[in-house]
Amino acid sequence: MQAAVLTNVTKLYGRFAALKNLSVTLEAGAVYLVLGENGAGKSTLLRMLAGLSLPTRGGLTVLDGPANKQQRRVAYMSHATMLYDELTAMENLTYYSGLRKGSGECACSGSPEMALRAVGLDPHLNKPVSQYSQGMRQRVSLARVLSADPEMLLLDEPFSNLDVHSVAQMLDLLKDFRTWPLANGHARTIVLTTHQAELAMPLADHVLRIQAGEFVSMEATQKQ
Ligand SMILES: Nc1ncnc2c1ncn2[C@@H]1O[C@H](COP(=O)(O)OP(=O)(O)OP(=O)(O)O)[C@@H](O)[C@H]1O
Repeated sequence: MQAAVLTNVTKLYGRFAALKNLSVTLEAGAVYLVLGENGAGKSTLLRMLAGLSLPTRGGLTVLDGPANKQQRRVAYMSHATMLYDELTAMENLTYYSGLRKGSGECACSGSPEMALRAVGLDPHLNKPVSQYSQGMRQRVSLARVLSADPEMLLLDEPFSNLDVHSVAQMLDLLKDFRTWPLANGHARTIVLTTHQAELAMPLADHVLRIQAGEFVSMEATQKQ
């Protein structure tokens, strides 16, 4: 099964092409590291896979369907942590999990409490996230996407603001995440971007390089 298929995808912002005729296939169950310089189009690609932005031209399927219809199977962690400052970590996660349940489409096996413990945070910490350090907010944000129990996890710069020890913990957690069984029996896919490629390399199965919106290469990492 394919996690995503892009066929000649172009994304225009006005007359500016953030992605140009990009054709790539992402296999289900693999970890893809997307590399490219600032402005290469990495976030644009992730936002499309998340169904938050549509291609201007070209074909895109995610988990064998239209990207904007797969949002309950896909979780996206952007640069911005997307947390409500005045709520605690647990309240934030409970709120988001309520939104998913409200849609009647929740397939989550992870609870907010389990997700917070998994990222090394105390679910009972009675402090609004505005008082958390940037690194802690990043963990809450990761817990938020993990508790959605996604088949495809999209992480945009997940290591920014984390110290080396926290990065190692996050990598271990993502390695575990790959093995968590899904109710539909499918394998989980991770797509992540980072400017710290050396940190993510041990987790990655494939490296996709893009430059100025164009495909450069797709290579399997050494461990394959
Ligand atoms: N909403 C938008 N409107 C106009 N231009 C945009 C918009 N979003 C992105 N761009 C432009 O598209 C290009 C690709 O942006 P994108 O954020 O995808 O790059 P990136 O590879 O993620 O960069 P970075 O590593 O700096 O985050 C950039 O030149 C950016 O300025």
